[in-house]
Amino acid sequence: MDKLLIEGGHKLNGEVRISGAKNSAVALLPATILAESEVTIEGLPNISDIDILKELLEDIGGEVSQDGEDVTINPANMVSMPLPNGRVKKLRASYYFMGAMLGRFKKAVIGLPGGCNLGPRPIDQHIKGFEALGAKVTNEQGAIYLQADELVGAKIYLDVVSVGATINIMLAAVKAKGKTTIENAAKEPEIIDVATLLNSMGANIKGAGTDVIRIEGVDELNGCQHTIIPDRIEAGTYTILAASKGEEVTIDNVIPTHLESLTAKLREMGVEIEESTDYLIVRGNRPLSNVDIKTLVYPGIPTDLQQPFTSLLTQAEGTSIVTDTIYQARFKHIDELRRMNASIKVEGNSAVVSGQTPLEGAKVKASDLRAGAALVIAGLMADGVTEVVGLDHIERGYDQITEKLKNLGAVVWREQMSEEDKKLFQNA
Ligand SMILES: CC(=O)N[C@H]1[C@@H](OP(=O)(O)OP(=O)(O)OC[C@H]2O[C@@H](n3ccc(=O)[nH]c3=O)[C@H](O)[C@@H]2O)O[C@H](CO)[C@@H](O)[C@@H]1O
Ligand SMILES: C=C(OP(=O)(O)O)C(=O)O
Repeated sequence: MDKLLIEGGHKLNGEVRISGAKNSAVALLPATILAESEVTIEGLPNISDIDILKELLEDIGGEVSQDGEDVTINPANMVSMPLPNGRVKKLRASYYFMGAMLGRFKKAVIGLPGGCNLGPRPIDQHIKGFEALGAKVTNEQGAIYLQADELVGAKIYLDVVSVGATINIMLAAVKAKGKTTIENAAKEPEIIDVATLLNSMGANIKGAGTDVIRIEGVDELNGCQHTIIPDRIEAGTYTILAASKGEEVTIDNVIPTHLESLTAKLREMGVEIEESTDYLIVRGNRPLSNVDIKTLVYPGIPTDLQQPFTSLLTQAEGTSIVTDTIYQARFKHIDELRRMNASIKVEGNSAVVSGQTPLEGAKVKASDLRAGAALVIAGLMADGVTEVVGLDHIERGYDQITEKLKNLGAVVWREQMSEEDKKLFQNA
């Protein structure tokens, strides 16, 4: 297993190309289960979550072929194979096999999902939706058993605005009999992307991207070609990174409106950002004012950018307060930032960040994907060398991060973990 080493203090310049969106990709791949013939998805990111999902599709009989960033799935011979353990535990999005397999086969057995440990991550709203459509759902020894004689459209009000539940219910409902309405639906761009793929396959979904989604069930879905949207969280991470050490960094292949909550906050801090149709130019590396941020459902500041943003705030003037309203305990990066000399106090679901604290290189652990991104940003701003272990978390969601950083002028490299590193990794 490798660790990532970062020599801090170097200015960043140049261009970084953003990959396809992880949180779309991880739903688009399971969605192909619902088609009768080949689906090609163009522009997939090269990340470990995608590798695992391709293997899961093969486990149930799918034929998967790859040509660079494009993946073609032939779902014709898929069967409803139980997936109680193993790979499904390695990522969050394996829960989409529940909706997609229920939609196609009317039955599924799927282990409870893994993914980043951000505190409790229940799936009660997914189950509420499946049950409303007529499925019987039981939890037996950590696996969810779903079974329906037939799926019939229903009106489903989500008690919590959930990305996963919204997409999962769409997947289960597209072939159900009659009309389904999802009220209080999540509005994230990834939901529109999944609805676009399903509609290209022949589904009838209206309202994706608003809080009421209407689905008219169809009998059959067919193959198609679909190009994925760019990853707004990867783009946001590089935008924050450019704000910290970038003289002039172009973030290419973005949809600027997807990043508005972030760019508005960065401008408030004094970062210069120029926007075009599909790229941003960020001029950072200058005095930053303190700001308070609060994560919210889309179009608010995404929780997935809270951790990277916190690193940046250690260098702003004065004190900033970061509140996470989505995952109230998403603060595992804070102890690691403290090892690097940051001064941050956690109070309930807020972190109080003291600014202008010089960071020092240290050996730190990425406990989850975005904690990893936060530590990389801190490492770029720190004096000396920072060693980040737990690279496997980072590789769940950042395509070729070492190469992309090097292209911007960062001094980063990978080394094999020593026995001491492995102990730190296990004990932390
Ligand atoms: C693979 C994927 O797309 N992951 C994203 C997705 O995760 P995920 O889909 O798991 O997150 P949700 O939008 O479902 O969760 C939002 C909130 O609702 C709660 N909740 C959710 C479902 C449920 O049945 N019951 C319930 O109480 C969660 O605990 C959380 O507090 O959206 C999160 C919020 O934008 C992001 O951080 C993740 O990167
Ligand atoms: C929390 C995240 O991912 P997942 O839901 O896949 O664990 C994330 O992408 O920040």
